[in-house]
Amino acid sequence: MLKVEGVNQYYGGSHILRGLDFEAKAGEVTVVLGRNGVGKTTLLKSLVGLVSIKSGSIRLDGTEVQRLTPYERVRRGIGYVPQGREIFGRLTVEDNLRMGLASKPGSTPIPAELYELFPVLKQMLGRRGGDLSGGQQQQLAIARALAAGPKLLILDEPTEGIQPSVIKDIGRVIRKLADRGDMAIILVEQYYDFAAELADQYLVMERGEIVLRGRGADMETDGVRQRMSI
Ligand SMILES: Nc1ncnc2c1ncn2[C@@H]1O[C@H](COP(=O)(O)OP(=O)(O)OP(=O)(O)O)[C@@H](O)[C@H]1O
Repeated sequence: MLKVEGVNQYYGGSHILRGLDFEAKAGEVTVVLGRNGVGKTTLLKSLVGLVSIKSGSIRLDGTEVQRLTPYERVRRGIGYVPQGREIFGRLTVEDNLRMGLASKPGSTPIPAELYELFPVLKQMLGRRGGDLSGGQQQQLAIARALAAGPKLLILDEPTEGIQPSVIKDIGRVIRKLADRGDMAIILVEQYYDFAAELADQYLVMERGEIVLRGRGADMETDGVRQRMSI
């Protein structure tokens, strides 16, 4: 599904991403872990096209996308849930969901499946995004990213500032989407237990490099928890 090879990225003279290589497969959750400032968000922004990379390739189903605009990448099947959610506070829930359809023809309806995944949104269609709780906004941000039917879903710290019951709901949705088998999911997460429960594959980053990787089931024995707590 997604293949990243030799990716280097700079902010000015600072070398942030250093030769990253990994694959994210359909039907799997790939969890990216690492402390603050190691480059996790920069990696996700590079995949989406919000920052440009200096070298390397990003392939989606075999096609290079690293030179495409974010809009083009969304059209080719990348869905992005940014850190901090970035929902439109003055727009209604329904209009926020419609924004997720911006890459589709004008008459494309909001998929009913989104309300099955997040029933709370159906009750709140007419509310303004800014009036929702943090957890509801996070669910809205995920639903908005799903509206266009992505084959790669990218989530940046979806549990940040969210209450435990909603974290559980979000975890269930992520698992369900992965288990359908046609979508690859990349999840950046600082909350170890949430990450470990969902990970099929994990990558640990330090200073812009992947320093440890493996199967999700091996995270504990590989010592990932200790590495994150130091
Ligand atoms: N727009 C920018 N311009 C210059 N430097 C930046 C910019 N954005 C991030 N950085 C720097 O790049 C490095 C990686 O930041 P990034 O946000 O990708 O880390 P992160 O692992 O996602 O951290 P966090 O968990 O805090 O979001 C940090 O040193 C950060 O200060």
